[in-house]
Amino acid sequence: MFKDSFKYYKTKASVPDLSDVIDIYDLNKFDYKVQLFKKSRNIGANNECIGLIPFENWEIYELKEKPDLIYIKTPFTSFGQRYWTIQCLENYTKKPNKLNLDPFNEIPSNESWWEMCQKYKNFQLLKKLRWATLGYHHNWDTKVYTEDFRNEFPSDLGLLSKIVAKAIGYDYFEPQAAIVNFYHLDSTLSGHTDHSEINLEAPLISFSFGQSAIFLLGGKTLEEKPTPLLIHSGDIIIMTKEARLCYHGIPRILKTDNTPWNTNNFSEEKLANCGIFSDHAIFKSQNEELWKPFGQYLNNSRINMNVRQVLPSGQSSL
Ligand SMILES: O=C(O)CCC(=O)C(=O)O
Ligand SMILES: [Fe+2]
Repeated sequence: MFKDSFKYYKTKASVPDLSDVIDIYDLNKFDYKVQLFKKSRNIGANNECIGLIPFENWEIYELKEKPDLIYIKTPFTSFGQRYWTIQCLENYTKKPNKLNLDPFNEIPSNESWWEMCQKYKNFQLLKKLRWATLGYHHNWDTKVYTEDFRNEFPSDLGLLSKIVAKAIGYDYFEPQAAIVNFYHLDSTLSGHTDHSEINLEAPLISFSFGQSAIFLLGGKTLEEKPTPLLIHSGDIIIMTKEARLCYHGIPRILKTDNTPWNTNNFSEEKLANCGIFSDHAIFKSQNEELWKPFGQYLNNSRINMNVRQVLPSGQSSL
């Protein structure tokens, strides 16, 4: 059943009917499937300085059929969307983080992927990047985390993830591994479960920027028919409890006219001196030209960061 749905949305031969795809921006139509998540808590953090709107304005939902899937409707400011996009493209792709490109040896040790793409206008290399791993590296072949491949987890993404976890009741979430996925308009991610983490009670928090995607959430086996959801730029999906071990995948990226990363441009000026923005040249100088290559990337791509706790609470290594 999962594979049939996946194929249906993936096919380019015909335009799939999207009327069953739950769109959180069209709640009137989907209120029979989605309800407010009532257990959220204001944790009183200075959200703006980490790229989030004030907590009072967050809209947090759960699926009626699968209440362990939590959906936060775009809590990011446009500045925030820009910041996390820049981090994913320019910083998280630097060494020592691992990239799918590593075995090709195309990036000299004194350069980074983003620099190479920009300096030499290397669009082939730009399209070739599919993932980067942060913190504990997830070995895709063996599906195990090992202490040998562990980098420091980025402190900004750690803070963001803890704020989100706390807001839905997970006070002790420890971000220890993340996968940053880079999708183009023809990319897909097949159905899978994320079960390599020792700690499967901790939530898996997933942030998306850029083009939209159809996300399929299935059951614990591939026999169950999945629920399709539309994910927009800035949305957060959190897989908790039962949903944490369910099959999911991305059969299709959808081009969108909704570009929230452009809404205010650099009008959120007062933020340029606070928190994560304060020592970032792009925000300091408020130079639209510097943002341009990142915006161009987002126009045809989707970036997804998904953050996991690997270890049992209180344990510091494998
Ligand atoms: O891109 C997404 O939204 C999902 C990514 C995912 O499931 C994964 O990396 O395990
Ligand atoms: Fe996944």
